[in-house]
Amino acid sequence: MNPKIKNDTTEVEHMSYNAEFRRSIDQRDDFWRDQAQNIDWIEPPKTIWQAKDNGHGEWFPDGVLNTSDVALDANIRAGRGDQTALIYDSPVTDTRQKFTYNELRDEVASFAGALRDRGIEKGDRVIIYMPMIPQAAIAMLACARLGAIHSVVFGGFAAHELAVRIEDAKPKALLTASCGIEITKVIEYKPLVDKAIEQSSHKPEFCVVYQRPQAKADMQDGRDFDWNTVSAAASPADPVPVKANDPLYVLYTSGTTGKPKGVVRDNGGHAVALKYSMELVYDAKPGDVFWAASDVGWVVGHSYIIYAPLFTGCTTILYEGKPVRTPDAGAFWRAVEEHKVNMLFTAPTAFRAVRKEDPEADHLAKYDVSSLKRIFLAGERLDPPTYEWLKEHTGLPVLDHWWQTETGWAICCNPVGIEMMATKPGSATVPSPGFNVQVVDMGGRQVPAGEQGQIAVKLPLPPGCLMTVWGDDERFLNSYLRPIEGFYSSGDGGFIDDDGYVFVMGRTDDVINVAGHRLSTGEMEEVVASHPAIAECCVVGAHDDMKGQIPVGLVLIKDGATIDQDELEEELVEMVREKIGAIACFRRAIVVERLPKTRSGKILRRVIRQIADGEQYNVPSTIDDPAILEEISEKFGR
Ligand SMILES: CCC(=O)SCCNC(=O)CCNC(=O)[C@H](O)C(C)(C)COP(=O)(O)OP(=O)(O)OC[C@H]1O[C@@H](n2cnc3c(N)ncnc32)[C@H](O)[C@@H]1OP(=O)(O)O
Repeated sequence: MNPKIKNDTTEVEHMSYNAEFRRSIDQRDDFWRDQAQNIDWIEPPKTIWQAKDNGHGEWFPDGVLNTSDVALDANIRAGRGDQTALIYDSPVTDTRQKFTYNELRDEVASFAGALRDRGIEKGDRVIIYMPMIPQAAIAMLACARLGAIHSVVFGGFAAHELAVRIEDAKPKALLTASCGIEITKVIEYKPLVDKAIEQSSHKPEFCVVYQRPQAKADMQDGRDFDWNTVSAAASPADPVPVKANDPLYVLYTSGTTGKPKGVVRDNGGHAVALKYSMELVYDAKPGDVFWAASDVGWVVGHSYIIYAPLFTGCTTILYEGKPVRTPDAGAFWRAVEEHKVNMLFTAPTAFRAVRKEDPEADHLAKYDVSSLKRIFLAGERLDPPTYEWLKEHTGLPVLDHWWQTETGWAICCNPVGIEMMATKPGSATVPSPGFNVQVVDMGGRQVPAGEQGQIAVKLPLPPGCLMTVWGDDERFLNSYLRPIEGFYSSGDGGFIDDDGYVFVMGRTDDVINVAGHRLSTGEMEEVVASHPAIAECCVVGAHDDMKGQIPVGLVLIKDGATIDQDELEEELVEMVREKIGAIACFRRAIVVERLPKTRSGKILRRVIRQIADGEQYNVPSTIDDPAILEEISEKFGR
């Protein structure tokens, strides 16, 4: 690896990035011991890394800390008690609310007391199914304060998805709100919670419901408690000491099958890595206003709305709105001006929506966004037109970075905290220190620069990455460590160029990315296949200018089934919406006579995807009957 900066006239070696990166790999323990000194431990770790016999291992295994203490109390001890910790900005309810570090700590301690009074203790799981309101942050931090393991479920998921997660995580409690607000639509959460609990064989002992004025939730006597009542009656809870490798949270992410994978994150490695990432990736300092415009239901929300900005003593923003239509395409710029945001982080799809509605960036000109230093993008591929548009209109550095729910922080970034490197459109720049990224073939052999392969990280992974899959170590090994021996297999493909820049080209499995949401086509196929008229089906991700990808279903109707094709499509769309949620954006099901398969019966999804996108394709030599490809092309109107 030898990254170099290139600009119009010079070519400069990046010695300090190189030095930092090399030290993180060659003197791993010393490197992370130094980083560990930047957080408040109850008992600092003596051991930095302890290998397990599966190639994975544990960070700081004998360290003791409390994550809510690092996020809140440590800032108060450092004299930041009166600084704003969290700003709630809700254009959909026309509300702004600010919490200082003192106020947020008090709210968290009281709510933790209420949970403790109902029996929640270290190691218990608590599901949080909430919209973007301060209580979501308070709930997460309250769990962390007690050493309980939170599992946040994105509010856009349907009851069935919530039920699957309840079944797997077996929570003692479920925390929710009466409703969420999608622009002008009020989405009642409580009926979804009731339905999910009914569907799951595991029943949480109790629920706590935050009642919002837009909808009043019906409460079940003895099981459901009102948030404000229990919080007001509780005495504040102190942070409970936990071991660094005790789990902080489980966050479910889509895999190739219908069952999501519960990514388990530790307490110690997470705090150390996220604190480091705020310097390295975002160059954020205490007092900076940091805005990750995402949702607490995703890893971006966990890492960069809640934990990392608070670990660093920043002011974080919790935004209950959209980039457009709340009320217009100036929504982000309005919030930047109002809160003097210094760093803005969102998914490219958000700016594609802004650009579509405001191509000349007229809204931007109405606001003073001079506080903004940099814009960060992640969650899906940053398409060059969006990158160019943002750069041209804002004049700011626009920095792509690549990471995953599994890693919790950037695998590749432009390390602005060390030195700003030249950007290359389409590249997430270089590996973050700690991530020994290589592009390899399935045998783990490195491929030459510029050649595409599997993007893998040589073990061990740095702190902050997943410990395992909740309750399923075998699945963890099969999904991540066994596919390429000695490496973490990312599931993404791409290449590294001669300058050491990493280009991520997309998934190598059946996971798709719809508006920055990682979704499983396998899961959608399970739903579609459960329709009584369907004999066989296949769902692929087709290119979409706005959302990056959208799912498209190809379906075969059972012999003898009589159903109108439009009616069938409507029913399938409704089924996916009902089972997975509106965010799946499944809107198209095409009836076909047969599916293209290999002679051994494997559906040729890659070719279907290429046909859907209007790309050139090669007829695979293993295809059973090449004529099927013509039929499929006709269906797509190609
Ligand atoms: C680096 C590691 C990672 O990748 S972490 C993941 C990072 N990803 C993100 O942060 C997600 C970025 N995307 C977004 O924020 C949104 O998609 C943006 C760009 C704001 C667009 O939002 P929207 O216009 O609602 O489109 P959408 O495709 O998200 O939604 C489709 C339908 O789902 C609904 N929906 C969405 N969120 C919720 C929610 N919390 N509760 C209930 N419903 C929700 C939307 O209303 C929409 O419904 P409908 O189809 O219009 O009826």
